[in-house]
Amino acid sequence: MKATPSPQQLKHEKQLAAEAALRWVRSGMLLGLGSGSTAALFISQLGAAVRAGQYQIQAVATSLASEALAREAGIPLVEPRRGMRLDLTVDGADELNTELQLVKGGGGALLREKVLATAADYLLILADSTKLVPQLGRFPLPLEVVPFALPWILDAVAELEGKPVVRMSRQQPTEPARTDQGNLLVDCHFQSIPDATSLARHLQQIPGLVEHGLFLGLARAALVAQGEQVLVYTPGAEPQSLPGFSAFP
Ligand SMILES: O=C(CO)[C@H](O)[C@H](O)COP(=O)(O)O
Repeated sequence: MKATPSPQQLKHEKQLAAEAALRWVRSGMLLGLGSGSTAALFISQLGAAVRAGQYQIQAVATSLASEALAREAGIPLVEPRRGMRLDLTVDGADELNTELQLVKGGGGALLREKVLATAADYLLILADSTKLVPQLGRFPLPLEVVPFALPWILDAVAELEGKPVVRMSRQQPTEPARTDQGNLLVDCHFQSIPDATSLARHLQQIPGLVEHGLFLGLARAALVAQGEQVLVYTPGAEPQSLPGFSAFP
């Protein structure tokens, strides 16, 4: 059995993936900035490169937390506007498979993450070695839900056989967690998701469910760090080592 990487090894892998992602960035790009610890490492490296004059870029962030990080890092931010297309969104994931189907939302930012994943011509995912799984579902699937609809959504998820748990706030453990939009989060324990497309279709039909954390057909590439190596996964292809990869945006 493969040994579980230590927290230091995981941080190192995230750092390697974040560093590698800079190869996808070009001056003049409008970028989407993801959320979570891996995306935060990317934001700080991108900020350093921007401050060093290496790139002139603009960005939109997927969460208030990432917006604050980007501002601190010196990355120019713009507001969403009509007709806006992003050249590249760089984000983390809670789980991914080799088809680049993703589970996201462990940090609660899934709604804006999906908006910026969909608005981008190229979604690049950064992952440490623990995130790549043979089948999705070990990580509980997050949902963002309108508070009024919560009881019916819990019933509907239970019918789909995903044990629903309302996420609680880390700061105030007796209060439910709130998203940047003021909505609630429900984590659904499916254990395994053999057919993500069918599950997504069912979830989309539940009224009051604002967004689910299945990201299907959106990622163009994933950088998965394993030890000292970074492998580039693209849907339906064998992984390639980074030095040989040429299909940048
Ligand atoms: O979806 C997300 C936040 O909503 C993150 O991308 C996901 O939780 C991964 O986080 P980390 O990079 O900290 O492991």
